[in-house]
Amino acid sequence: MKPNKHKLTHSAEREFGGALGATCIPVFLPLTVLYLLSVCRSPAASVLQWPPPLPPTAHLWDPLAVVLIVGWITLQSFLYLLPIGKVSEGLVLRDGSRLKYPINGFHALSITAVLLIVCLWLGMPHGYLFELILPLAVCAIGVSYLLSMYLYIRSFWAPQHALSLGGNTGNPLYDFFMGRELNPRIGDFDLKYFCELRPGLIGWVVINLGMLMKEVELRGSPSLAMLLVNGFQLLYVTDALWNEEAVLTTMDIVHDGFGFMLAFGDLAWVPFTYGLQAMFLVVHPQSLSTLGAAGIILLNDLETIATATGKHLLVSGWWGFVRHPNYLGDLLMALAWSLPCGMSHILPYFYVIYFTILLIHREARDEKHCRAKYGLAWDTYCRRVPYRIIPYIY
Ligand SMILES: NC(=O)C1=CN([C@@H]2O[C@H](COP(=O)(O)OP(=O)(O)OC[C@H]3O[C@@H](n4cnc5c(N)ncnc54)[C@H](OP(=O)(O)O)[C@@H]3O)[C@@H](O)[C@H]2O)C=CC1
Ligand SMILES: CC(C)=CCC[C@@H](C)[C@H]1CC=C2C3=C(CC[C@@]21C)[C@@]1(C)CC[C@H](O)C(C)(C)[C@@H]1CC3
Repeated sequence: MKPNKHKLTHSAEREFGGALGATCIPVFLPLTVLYLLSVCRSPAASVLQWPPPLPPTAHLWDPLAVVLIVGWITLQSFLYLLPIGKVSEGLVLRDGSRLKYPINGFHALSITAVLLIVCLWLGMPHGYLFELILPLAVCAIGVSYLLSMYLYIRSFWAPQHALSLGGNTGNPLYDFFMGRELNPRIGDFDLKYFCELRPGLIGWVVINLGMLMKEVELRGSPSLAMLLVNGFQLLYVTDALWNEEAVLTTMDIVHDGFGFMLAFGDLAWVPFTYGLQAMFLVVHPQSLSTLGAAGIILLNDLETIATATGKHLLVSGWWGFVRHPNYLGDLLMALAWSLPCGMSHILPYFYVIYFTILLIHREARDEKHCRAKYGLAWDTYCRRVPYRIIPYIY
């Protein structure tokens, strides 16, 4: 078959700062992950300290990390392929077909939990993940680079209707970053769907548990703050996997190609930055009053809303309040995950700050899609519901 060279994206439609952004982000973000992990483990834990607490290169590499990362992805791939759970269809594609997806992420999480309990019972030193965190992150970053290169190369043999509309400009760096192919598959194995919810998201809570075990090693029992952070984030991941089908309608699956942005985001960014709070607590224990804990639990328990995918725009209820009430709920939860770490450092608030930026940017991208899709109806909706995420503010 002849390799495709289609350009489907107009240069004016480039996102993430265009070619310059797509060149800088793959260098800058992996370094940010390593920097944040190093700062988090340093006694001062200050993002502004100078000189920054950079680890010696010997601390960045450990062959055990390679074994663990490869073993982890292999285990999750095997669980993905298990013929359990239902099979659902995605949205209709440009060629009129619909892909089938296994809905067994919650099973994968449950089986992983059982395996972990058995390993802990056999005496596995799970707290060692704390020592191994930098080599693990380096290895995950390496895997995301290799995967993105494979995805970019193989996309040239994909039929035109299988290419994403946003990642085909003809500029190799931009297309590598955004992803050329929409739903790359090896047989029935959907690489993007697998990466979106399995190795990174489940990996995140397994790392969190490692931090809890490290705290037990150091102080004899887990602190209330550590239990809250672990509990909240486990709840979030469990909810994502329980409602796995909902991911089939998100812009990541429907619009975005599979390139460096999602491969790195899923495999390295999520597991190694979303759980910074637990890592912070290992080195910087916080005492939390029962009253404080109760307040934080209330904040985390605010009702959240499932994805809206109806053909009619909702103008009442939560969607009549602001245009993205689910973003607002997610942001309030993110705040609740950081509050157990106290107010003395900004680092545990990294996730809330990053997530606010991500959601403001995501809202703008979604707005563009909706305006193009719904036209005048969308303008009417925007007039009826003027605030995007935070009532009376934004
Ligand atoms: N933790 C993390 O890192 C991340 C978490 N998230 C979370 O994922 C969740 C899903 O996010 P996302 O996919 O961006 O957004 P939504 O689930 O809100 O989906 C947006 C889509 O909903 C539809 N829609 C929008 N407004 C209306 C309306 N008034 N009535 C009916 N349908 C409407 C449109 O789809 P259509 O064209 O089908 O009508 C729109 O494209 C959110 O809770 C978000 O916070 C997201 C990114 C990262
Ligand atoms: C910094 C960088 C390169 C960003 C890439 C962004 C990704 C980290 C995020 C894009 C969309 C995501 C979603 C989730 C995790 C983060 C990424 C991959 C998500 C799986 C989290 C759990 C939610 O319940 C969700 C399933 C709705 C969500 C989907 C989008």
